[in-house]
Formats: sequence, structure tokens, C-alpha cells
Amino acid sequence: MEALKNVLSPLGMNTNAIQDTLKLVVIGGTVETARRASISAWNGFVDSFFLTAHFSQEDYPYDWLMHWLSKQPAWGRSREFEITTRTTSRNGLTQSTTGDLEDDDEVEDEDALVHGRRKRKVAFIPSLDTTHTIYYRGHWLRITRTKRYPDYSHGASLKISVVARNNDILKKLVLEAKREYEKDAEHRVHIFMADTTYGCWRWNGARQKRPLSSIVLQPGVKDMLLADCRDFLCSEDWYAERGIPFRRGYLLYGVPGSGKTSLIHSLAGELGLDIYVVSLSSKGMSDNTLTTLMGHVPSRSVNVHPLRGYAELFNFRFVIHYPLACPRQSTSTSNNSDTNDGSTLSLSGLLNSLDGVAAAEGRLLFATTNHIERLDPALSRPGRMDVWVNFTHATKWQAEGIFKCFFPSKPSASPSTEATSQEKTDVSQKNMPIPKRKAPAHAIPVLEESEIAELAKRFADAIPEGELSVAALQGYLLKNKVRPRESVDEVADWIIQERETREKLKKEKAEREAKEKKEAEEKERKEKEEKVAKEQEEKELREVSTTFAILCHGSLANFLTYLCRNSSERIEAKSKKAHRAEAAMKLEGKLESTAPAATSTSTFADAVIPVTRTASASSSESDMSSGGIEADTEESMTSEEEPDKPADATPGSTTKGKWVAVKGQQGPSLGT
Ligand SMILES: Nc1ncnc2c1ncn2[C@@H]1O[C@H](COP(=O)(O)OP(=O)(O)OP(=O)(O)O)[C@@H](O)[C@H]1O
Repeated sequence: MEALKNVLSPLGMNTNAIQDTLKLVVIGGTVETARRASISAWNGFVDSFFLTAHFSQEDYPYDWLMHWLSKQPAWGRSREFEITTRTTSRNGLTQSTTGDLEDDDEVEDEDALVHGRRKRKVAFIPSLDTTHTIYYRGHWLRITRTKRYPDYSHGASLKISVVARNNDILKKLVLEAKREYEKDAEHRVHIFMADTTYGCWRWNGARQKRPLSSIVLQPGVKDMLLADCRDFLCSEDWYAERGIPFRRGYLLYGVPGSGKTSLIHSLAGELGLDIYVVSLSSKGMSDNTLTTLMGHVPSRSVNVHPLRGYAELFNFRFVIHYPLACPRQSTSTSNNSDTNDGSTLSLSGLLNSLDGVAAAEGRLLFATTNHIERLDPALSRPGRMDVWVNFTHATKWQAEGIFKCFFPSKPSASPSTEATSQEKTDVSQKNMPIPKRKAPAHAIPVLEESEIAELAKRFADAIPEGELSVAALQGYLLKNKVRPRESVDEVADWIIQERETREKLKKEKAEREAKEKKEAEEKERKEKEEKVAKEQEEKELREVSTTFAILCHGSLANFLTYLCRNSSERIEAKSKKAHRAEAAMKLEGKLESTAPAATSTSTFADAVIPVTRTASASSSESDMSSGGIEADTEESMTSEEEPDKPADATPGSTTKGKWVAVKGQQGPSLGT
């Protein structure tokens, strides 16, 4: 310090101030160093004693953990959390929680309605960017939820740290979370939609599973499909041993409203798979996008995509797809440039996405179409579509099944022997949906099984075979859902009405089509006429411009042509008049000597004066004197002007005379 003073004093500086500053720097530096050292030491301690697991929202374990966390009693005591009535993840299960605001008894009844609306339940979920500590099986878990992309609803991740010797505790935690998740998800089918902008899948909701028994198909169809799917799902090794791509395609084709979509939904529920839907007509859908999407369908999921836009081409609507060993969901935006390249989907792109080199393995693919005849054979060949199922309009058997499925019934006091004997003898009845036995939710009368069976029979008898869709029957029964007996009594009238409506619609459609056709023809005819008229006009214009080119020269002729385009008829008339006047003057022998000659051409010259005056004197005569125009001019002169020539006039003087007569308006120097 003394040395510093000795150095600074000759310079005349305040040594006290400098000393204080230096002290501050030293103290501050020491504190900051200590802080960093302590953080680093803590991190080292955490790293050596804590086990940390990361869960990304793109993968299933994140859902399991979020679901598990939402059920933890400790969560309700947390000092910072989010309360939501919304489903916060694709699992749709975070709504059930221990932190409910209402009495447990009330909350337990999931179907309870308040003022006609379903009760909303709240969920307690970890708030973002906050570390929570909860106790689990003798360990303290430190849980932090962060968002990787703040601007997007997806992209969150979960970090769980625990002090432990090995990761057994984390394994147990994940397994427990998974079991609970699957137990709660048992009755739901998750739907994912394709996001063509980012080339990834977005969770769209969880729907209640549809019992397979509620789908009424011809006997054996459902069983065959279910058995085939199950067999496929457990045949991975068999496929691998034989080198066959582990994929299976189903083509469901037939009339609209016959249950194709419903069957897919039902099968997905039965097999415990998620449904992935991609519309090929989506904006931005391209070969690349579809290939990316198909390559990123998670394992053991079902993927549906209606091909509405493509339906115009192939009328091909659904794909169910589930690869067994693919990343869960790609939210990567790295594909954007590829996916948004504006290209459209092609047949080869579609085929490639189904079984190209990049196509995912281990998936079920269901495709549906209303017009199988329009499908490209390449699309429906075995290997791409292995199983074909035809869906027709409702048969009597289906009508009976739908009726039984629709109305609740209770066991008969004295079962009808007739019905029993029928069921025993009719093997196909095995496929009949199980009649609902639940207590009615509304004022639906619960009839005895025997009565329902009898009504169903009568109903089926009244339904014409293969004429109405099952969806139409369902619509009719829905209208009569509290009137089972009346619905049977009135079904004949309804069928008549349906036929009339169909006829009317058909007629209207035919009329509309005829009108559209007529309009199209009319339009085409008009266009043709316009084209012909235009061609004619152009031809006339060419002729007129040729005439003027004879009379004028160089740029003047060009301008006249331009004028002619605007008012060809007027100018043509003027030109003819000018010709006549000129010829008259020639005949009178006054062409070069008298003023009236110039006046006589003034009518025609009116149109050219403004230009001839402003036109540069140097405007190249050579432009017009060379090339095709001159050739035309000479030719036209020969053919058109000769009749007007006086017998004694030389060709040269005639031409010159005309030139002078018009250009004479420009000034005396041009006259001869
Ligand atoms: N075979 C069936 N069994 C039970 N319900 C059916 C059946 N067919 C149709 N439905 C009912 O009709 C409605 C429409 O059925 P769905 O959408 O499955 O028909 P689709 O064949 O897929 O029609 P589209 O080809 O027009 O898409 C659904 O509500 C479904 O409940």
C-alpha cells in the first residue's frame, strides 16, 4: 500500500479514493467467486448424490408422470401449482385429481349433470419453472416442469431428481405411473390429427371406446377382422423370420353410412390402440409431409386419415397405422422446409408413404372408400391392402340387430320360447350386439327382451333388403328413441317418405347437373364465337393496316395501325373516303396544283396530323421501307390501286402523288 502511495503521490492523485475503489473490487470479486464456487459445489453434490430423469412431452412417460402427479395428495398441499379444468395433455386424464374443490362424493359421479351440463372437475398440475418437492416411498422427489418452446402449447419437459444409490426408485415411479395411466385410459381411445405445417401429430382428444357389439355387420365379419388384427399384433417375429415387412393393410369399401369409420374406432378401442388421423386434402400436404407423418407414428397406436381431397382422385378415405418401433411424435420443425414446399400429393408419394423404404414397420393401416372402382390397382394390391371388406346397405339382419341394440330391455318374466328357439338355431345371431340392460337415462321405456325381439323382427321385416343405409336406420330410430313400439308401427310410412325424398333429391340433382351442363355448353359456345369474331377482327385490321401502309410510310403507318386497332371501322371508312376523294381529284387533274386537293384529304389526315407533326423528321423511313411491310405495301398497291389509276399516269408518279397528298399536311418542304 505504501509502495502504491509512493507511486501515486508524485502524480498528484487522491490515494484514498483509489484505495477505497480497490477494496470494493477485491471484496466484490471475493463474494462473486464464493457464490460461484458454492453453486458449483452444490451442483457437484447434486450430481454425485441425486439421480435425475428427464421426461419429454413427446413421449408417453411424460403423460404417465403428469397423470400420476395430478393424483398425488401432496400436490394438493403444494404451495405453487396450476389449477385447470382443461385437459392439459393428450392423455386427457389430468382432470381426475385429489385436489378437487368439491366433495368427493359429488365428484365421484362422473356422469352427474348440473343444470343439464356435466360437472367440471379441476386438476392440480405442477406449475412451470418451479421446483416442487414431494415425498414418495421414503424419498424426496424434486420435480421441475419446464417449457422448451414458450410460444407453443407443446414442448414441455419434466425433470425429476431424487437422492438415491441407484435408479430403482425412478423405475418404480415410472412403472406405477404407467399402470395408473393405463388403468384410467382403459375406456378411452386417443385421437391424433396430422399437423401438416410441422409434419407432426397433435393430440386431438380422448373418446369413449365404442363397444364392438354396437357395430352391426354381417355375421362373422367383426370376428374375422378382430382375430386378424390380434394375430398380426403378435406376429412380429414370424414376419421378421420370413423377411416380410411387418405391416398389414385393410380396405373397407362400400356405401356411405354403412359403419366403416365406426368399425375402425371400435376396433382401435378393442385392441387398445390410439387413432391417428391424417387428411390428405389438408393444406400443405405433400409427398414429403405424408412420408414424414407415416414414419413418425408411434408404436402400438392406430392411425386414421380421411383422404377427402384425395378422395376426388382415388376416393380413398382412411388409414390406420401403427409402427411398433418409431419415435413417439416428431415436433421437430426441421422438416418444415420440406413439408411446406407447396408440392401436392401424388400417387407415387402415397404409395411410398405406405410401403416405401422410409415407411414405418409394424403398423395396421385401414383405408376406406365409397368407390372401390376408382382406386388405382397399385394402391389396393396385396401387401398394401391385405384384407378387403365390403360394406353394403342395411340387410334385414342388420336392421334387426340395430333395433335390438338401440332399445334397452330387461329379461323377460316368461321368455318367449319362440325367440329362444330362434336364437338357438340361428348361428348368425352370435354376432348380434348384446342388448343394453342399463337403467334408462331418460324416459325411454324398458321393454321385456321378448317384446324387443318381436318388435325388432317386425322392424326388420318392414325394412327393404339392401336399400337403406344403416346410418339412415339409426337416424330414424334416434328420432323415435323413446317410442319403440310406435317406431315399428310407423316405419312403413317412413320408408315411403324416404323413397320420395330420395327421388326428389335425385331429380333435383339431375336437374342441377343438366343446368350446369347447359350453362357450360353455352359458355363454351360464346367463347368460340368470341374467338371467331376476334380472329375476324384481327384479319380486317391487318387488311386495313396494309391499306394505310400503302398511303403512308415509316412510323406513320405504325401509328395508323394502332389507331385502327382502336377504331378500325371509323378509320376504314375514312380511308375509303380519302381514296375516293383522291381518285376524284386525280381524275380532275388537280392533284398536285390546287389547295382543295389537300383539303379533300383532310378528313383522313385529321387522324394523322397530330402524329405527323410530332413525329421526328428522322423517324426512319428505313424502318418501314425494309422488310415485310414494304413488301406488303407494294403488293397491295398493285392489287388495290391499279383500278383507280388514270390510264396515262405512270406508276411512279401515282405513288409519289399519294405520298405527297398525305404528307403535304406536314409542311411545304414535303410537297412537290
Ligand atoms: N353397421 C353399423 N352398425 C352400427 N352403426 C352403424 C353401422 N353403420 C353405420 N352406423 C352408424 O351410422 C353412422 C355413420 O356411420 P360411419 O361413419 O361409420 O359410416 P361410414 O361407412 O364410415 O360412412 P362414410 O363412408 O360416409 O364415411 C354412425 O353414427 C354409426 O353409428
